[in-house]
Amino acid sequence: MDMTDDNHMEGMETETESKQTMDNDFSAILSDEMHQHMAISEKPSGCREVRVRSRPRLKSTKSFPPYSQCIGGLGEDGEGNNELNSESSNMPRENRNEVAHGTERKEDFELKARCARDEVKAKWRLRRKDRLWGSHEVDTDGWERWSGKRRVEESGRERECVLPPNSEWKHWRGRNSSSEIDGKEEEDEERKRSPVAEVEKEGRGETPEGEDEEAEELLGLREDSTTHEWVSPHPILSKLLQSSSSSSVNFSSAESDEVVSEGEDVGSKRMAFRKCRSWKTYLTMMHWSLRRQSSWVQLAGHQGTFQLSEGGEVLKLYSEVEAKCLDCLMRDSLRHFVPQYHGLVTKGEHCYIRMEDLLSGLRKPVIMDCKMGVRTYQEEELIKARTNATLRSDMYQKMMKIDPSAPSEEEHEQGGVTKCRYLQWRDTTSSTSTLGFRIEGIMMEDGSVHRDFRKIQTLAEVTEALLFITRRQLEILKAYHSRLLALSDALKNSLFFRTHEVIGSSLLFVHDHSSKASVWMIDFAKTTPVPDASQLRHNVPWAEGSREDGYLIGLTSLITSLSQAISVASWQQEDSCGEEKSVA
Ligand SMILES: Nc1ncnc2c1ncn2[C@@H]1O[C@H](COP(=O)(O)OP(=O)(O)OP(=O)(O)O)[C@@H](O)[C@H]1O
Ligand SMILES: O=P(O)(O)O[C@@H]1[C@H](O)[C@H](O)[C@@H](OP(=O)(O)O)[C@H](OP(=O)(O)O)[C@H]1O
Repeated sequence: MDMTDDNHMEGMETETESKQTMDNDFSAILSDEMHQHMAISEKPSGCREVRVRSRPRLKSTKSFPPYSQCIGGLGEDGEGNNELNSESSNMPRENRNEVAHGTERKEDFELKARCARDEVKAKWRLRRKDRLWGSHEVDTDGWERWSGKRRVEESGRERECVLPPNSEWKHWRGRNSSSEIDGKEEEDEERKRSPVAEVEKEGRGETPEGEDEEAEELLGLREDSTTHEWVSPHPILSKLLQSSSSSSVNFSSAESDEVVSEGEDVGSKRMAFRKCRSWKTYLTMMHWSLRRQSSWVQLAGHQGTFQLSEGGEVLKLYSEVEAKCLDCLMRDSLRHFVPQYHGLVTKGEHCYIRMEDLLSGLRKPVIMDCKMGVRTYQEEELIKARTNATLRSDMYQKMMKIDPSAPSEEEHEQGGVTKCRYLQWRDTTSSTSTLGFRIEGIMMEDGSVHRDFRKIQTLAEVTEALLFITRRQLEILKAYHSRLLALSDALKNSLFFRTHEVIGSSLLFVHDHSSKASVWMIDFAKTTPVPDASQLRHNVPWAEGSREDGYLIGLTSLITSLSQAISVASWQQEDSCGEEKSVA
């Protein structure tokens, strides 16, 4: 489908789209705009080495805000410390002062009572956080993984793949047995908390122990809160209060992005709260739903091929090639780097591959899709183009929109190009053929999607993109770097990798404001086994017939670029520390 837009031919393109989510009845709201392109800047490409301790200089591009504008984003808004909503940041300044000074004037017994209350509150908060967003644990080797749904058993071999023990970088791993017990308890609790269970309870007039307190806390109605602050209710809860008579509630993540008016006072919220006839039912439904809330979004790829399953997994339209790969990968050393494969499922007329949602557990995630390899066409496609060329007018149109001078005279006359010709042209006009990967798309935490990175051709520009998406947060950059090094190790040990030509596969970078960061291998629809007993090296340029894909060339470029970004971010941090000291 050709969706290119002339407006995108100039400067930075930012599509501010709502995050596309899917609700429980599987109705997908997918992006209407895919693969939009810009004019190509004919810049020389190449990698730039970073000298240790020297400050890397990056070529400035129009694609991303200058460094100064990138400072502060996530790192300074305090979101990292928040739970359901920006509780502390929403707290009025006077109230914060009150907390600081008021407690000093309390009598001893009041302080003791407060301490006890605080302890109870803290426990509630912890439990609530666990229930809503899932907890993660730190592995003995310092690695973490989403606690989501994955259960991974670690073998000694796999542990070899991880980085040095003192690595502070994070990666999510499956729960171990102890946390699986937690998970079971959680499931029981969840079952109890399902709307059905709750309605039944209500009918019997039961009140779950502690729920009143938790409910009020969630709704921001408790005045004896630890910090004496006005806690804004979660946006969805706020919405619920406003429509308490409504019998159905739409729990889309778009709603969760709504901002609660700070002007609302406690009194009016209390009133609204009282109006809510069966608030407990709604609240429990909310809890239940929030646990299933997903930030899932399709950043790149074909439209209409994805759905979310009831269980929160991602369903991708069946492809025999991809299903075989995923199945094989579940038994390979790469299995920690690919979404968990849950087999096939049929929905209506279509069959789907069911796999782990890699965004599960992330809140307002930042996502980057990098298509790996020095080429995105298979050798078969090349042969097919020569022998049985089908002309694609849609691809000719895409080409024309980006660069009217790109098609040859003959192609102009035909009004079409072969797919292979188009893909080759895409590869050479992006960083694919030079750096061994290209950025297909980025989604920022506010839901804005940037899909045009065609003009990114140099490593310095990639570094700038990395600094942009991570808001220069060292922790995230290091986590990505660490994860890629581990992936590099795993690839070396992978039989699957040695024996497969990996074409058009992506690395999906994901992180959120809590500094959870990971990178995953996705899309194996064009990954095929090499014939006979031959093996690929993946780190050499492609020559026809060799079937080499240059995957490792791309990985090395990305690792180098991340090192560069880390140097820049460190430098900047040192600079700002120095400035602070000199001001003081
Ligand atoms: N397991 C997953 N969890 C979360 N998001 C995913 C997952 N798989 C895919 N996605 C999302 O869907 C997008 C497209 O995925 P994918 O590359 O597999 O699709 P595709 O249609 O095969 O793409 P292409 O056109 O490049 O072949 C990704 O960029 C990512 O945003
Ligand atoms: O990103 P663009 O410029 O829009 O181009 C698409 C992209 O290269 C996809 O990878 C490719 O699908 P495959 O990976 O499956 O080959 C698709 O071919 P298609 O139109 O034949 O699906 C192209 O149209």
